Amino acid sequence: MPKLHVKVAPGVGGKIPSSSTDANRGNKIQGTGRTRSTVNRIQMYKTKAHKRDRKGKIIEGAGDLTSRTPEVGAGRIAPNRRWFGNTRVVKQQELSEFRDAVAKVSHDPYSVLLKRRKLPMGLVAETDKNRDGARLQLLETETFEDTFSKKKWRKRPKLGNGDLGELARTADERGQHFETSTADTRLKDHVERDEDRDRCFDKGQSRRIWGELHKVVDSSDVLLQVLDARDPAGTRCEWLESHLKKEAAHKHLVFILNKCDLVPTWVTARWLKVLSKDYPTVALHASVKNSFGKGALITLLRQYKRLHDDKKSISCGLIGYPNVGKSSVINMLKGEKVVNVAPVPGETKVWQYITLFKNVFLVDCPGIVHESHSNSESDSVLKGVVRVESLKDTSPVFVPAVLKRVEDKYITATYGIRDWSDPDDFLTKLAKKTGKLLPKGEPNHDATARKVLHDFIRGRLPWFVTPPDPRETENEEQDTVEATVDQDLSKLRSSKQFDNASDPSLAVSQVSKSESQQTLNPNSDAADLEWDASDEDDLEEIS
Ligand SMILES: Nc1nc2c(ncn2[C@@H]2O[C@H](COP(=O)(O)OP(=O)(O)OP(=O)(O)O)[C@@H](O)[C@H]2O)c(=O)[nH]1
Repeated sequence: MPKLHVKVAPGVGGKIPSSSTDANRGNKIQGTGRTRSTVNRIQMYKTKAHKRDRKGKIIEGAGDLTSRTPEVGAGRIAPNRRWFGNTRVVKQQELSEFRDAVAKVSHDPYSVLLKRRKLPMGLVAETDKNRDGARLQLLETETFEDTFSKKKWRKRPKLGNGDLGELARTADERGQHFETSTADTRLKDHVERDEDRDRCFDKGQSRRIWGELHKVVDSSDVLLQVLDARDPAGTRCEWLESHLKKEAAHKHLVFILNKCDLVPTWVTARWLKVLSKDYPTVALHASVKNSFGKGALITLLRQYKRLHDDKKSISCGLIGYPNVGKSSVINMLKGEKVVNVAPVPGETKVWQYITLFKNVFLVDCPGIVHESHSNSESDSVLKGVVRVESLKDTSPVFVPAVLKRVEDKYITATYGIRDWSDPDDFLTKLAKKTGKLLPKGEPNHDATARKVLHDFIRGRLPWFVTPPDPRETENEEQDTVEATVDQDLSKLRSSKQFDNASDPSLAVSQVSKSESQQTLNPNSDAADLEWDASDEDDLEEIS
């Protein structure tokens, strides 16, 4: 039988000590993993702060409590992370995996992060702060060893400023930068910059309107940004989107592509594809009697309510450019006229609350235009931001812009005139045809131009901004919907055809479900099933 050689650690009497807290066990014996210094430290913590005799009387230590007893040695208490509340130690790798996972989810418009308060979101947000330069990016510029280990070489923290004078200068510069970037001063600069510009072109930019917008944003859980299907990119407020991402990431943003009855099917379908990459998008024709997309929108709102089950009710704010149809969307959802609608911008003056269901409220907002949009005068008029009646002069720029956007064949189809040489000739011919004449039979160019502008804004003259081709950016398969490129625009105004105008399924994409995530799907049947029984009336109304 082979002899067993046992290597004995230097212990008392040459034996292997049995206790793992015996300092004589030597370094890292037989898988215990405790070094001599660790064992010594643990035993140090065992030293009690004070000793008591059999009767419980303190006889050693705690000199402050019993001044008559001698102070012998100081007791130590082992540190415990439970002192700091509900904490957990995570490794660097775990943290970066968590950051990546949460960043991925929070950038996906179809995933909703629930129970944010239970997740250490600060750890994710920290990276963004770093990016802004608000914090020093220590670990991005130096290695962990150089920064924190025992071998760290840097003795003083990097303050970014050498002396007090430099600090004061930096603070001054930052203060000036802040002032110039606030909305009020931007508006002031804007007016000062362009004093000749008529004030009517600054509609939707006043402090009062922006105050109303912030009230709506603050009080809403879901924000419905209404876009005009004829020019979605031109009526989109990107500033507000980035503001929401930064300041209120927990609020949900949804695009509503309204007035899709005024554009061909393929245009709606393409815009849906383009916009739904950024946010859930629903195509809509906001009309009380003859609507399109109402069911999809209501289902989506229900899903948001389900996500916020902890709340009694949710509020959905309607925001967007003036005259895009925010109030019309509310009337459509309610199925009756509850708020004023007008074919002129600025009809909604203040925010207003409307009850959609007992636990879903709608908030109407006046139309807003962000100063960064830098609309030219003709842009403002053609987007319907400015009331045509308030224009001092109509013909010089606006009518040529209309003639540029609308194809000749549609102008001929609408007005029955053809072969005009220039905008003036066009106005003369139209004035004669419609009987808009001044004394002595002179054609009234001003009145005719106003009529053309009204027709353009209200959708009588068909036009749209061509959407970007999704195939240009990503090699997508041939889309069958696009075979209808040459569809006759005039036919599309009949609502029957527009029942197929857009495929609401384009407005969603599937994502995997997990504990803290849920999928949004406007067409989800499950959402209907889980809806309150008390809402059955609404269901009937939708069907
Ligand atoms: N063809 C068509 N017209 C629409 C649609 N939705 C709204 N409109 C018209 O657009 C005009 C403006 O609608 P409003 O609902 O008052 O627009 P708003 O965004 O509330 O306007 P502000 O009060 O300026 O903010 C009205 O004449 C509506 O009839 C739509 O889906 N199709």
